[in-house]
Amino acid sequence: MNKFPVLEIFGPTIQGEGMVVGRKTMFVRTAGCDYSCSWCDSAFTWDGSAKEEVRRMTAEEIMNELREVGGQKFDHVTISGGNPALLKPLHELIALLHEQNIQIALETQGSRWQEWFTDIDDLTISPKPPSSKMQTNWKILDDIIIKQKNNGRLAHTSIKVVIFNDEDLQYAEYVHARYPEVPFFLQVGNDDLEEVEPDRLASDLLSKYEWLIDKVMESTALNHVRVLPQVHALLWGNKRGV
Ligand SMILES: C[S@@+](CC[C@H](N)C(=O)[O-])C[C@H]1O[C@@H](n2cnc3c(N)ncnc32)[C@H](O)[C@@H]1O
Ligand SMILES: Nc1nc2[nH]cc(C(=O)O)c2c(=O)[nH]1
Ligand code: SF4
Ligand SMILES: [Mg+2]
Repeated sequence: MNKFPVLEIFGPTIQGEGMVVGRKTMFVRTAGCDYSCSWCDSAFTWDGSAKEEVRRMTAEEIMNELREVGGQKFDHVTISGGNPALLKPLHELIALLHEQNIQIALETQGSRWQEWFTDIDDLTISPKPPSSKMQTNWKILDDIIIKQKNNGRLAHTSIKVVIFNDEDLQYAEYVHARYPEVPFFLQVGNDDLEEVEPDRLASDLLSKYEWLIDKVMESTALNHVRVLPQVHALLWGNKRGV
């Protein structure tokens, strides 16, 4: 059995972002990322600060812990990271979850393809805008979108771009124009990752949400889109495991 590097298993909670926002779900957060976004809100998955907490677990061990933590109070699991798309044998976990009639969401940045992408019920691809300081590999992203489309999976796929500034918005317009058939989400960027007071963060993030809404309403290139905050950040701030 393959082992996966796991940092967090928590829930049930609500999916705070994107295509299934509000959905009751458990979370499995894997360690390791091929990016290092300047504003990553989960940098502990790759910057070494939580390396003592990483556990190497088989799919069966992950499933058992999901049941220990969530009991029968869930039918949906979100796999995030880090970049879970680095894990080639993740189909083992996907198969176990589906056997138990559990739906699966997965969050990734679109830097790697895996065959098991077509088995994910809610696949969110989040290419990174200029403010992240990362470079998009368009060839790989094109390939992922084409494969999802050719396998009839576009209804199970979305693109979500996090926005911090006007340059990021231009990037989002470009991405949406390049993949017009893919459900498209714009998400408020949280640049206050040190704030420990949820109320202060919430008021700041709501101002940013209003700014983003105003910008998108003015854009002629962003019509068939959805604009969302990170609901979990509004409610619980920068806390881990929620
Ligand atoms: C931590 S990432 C893990 C999955 C994958 N590495 C990715 O980036 O898509 C989960 C989601 O959080 C978003 N995210 C990360 N840092 C953020 C921030 N400071 N503000 C808003 N969204 C953020 C990412 O864009 C991604 O959609
Ligand atoms: N509630 C909640 N919703 C989320 N949506 C995406 C998350 C992530 O970190 O990938 C996340 C998270 O960490 N918590
Ligand atoms: S790709 Fe995702 S996990 Fe990796 S650094 Fe960027 S936001 Fe963080
Ligand atoms: Mg998060």
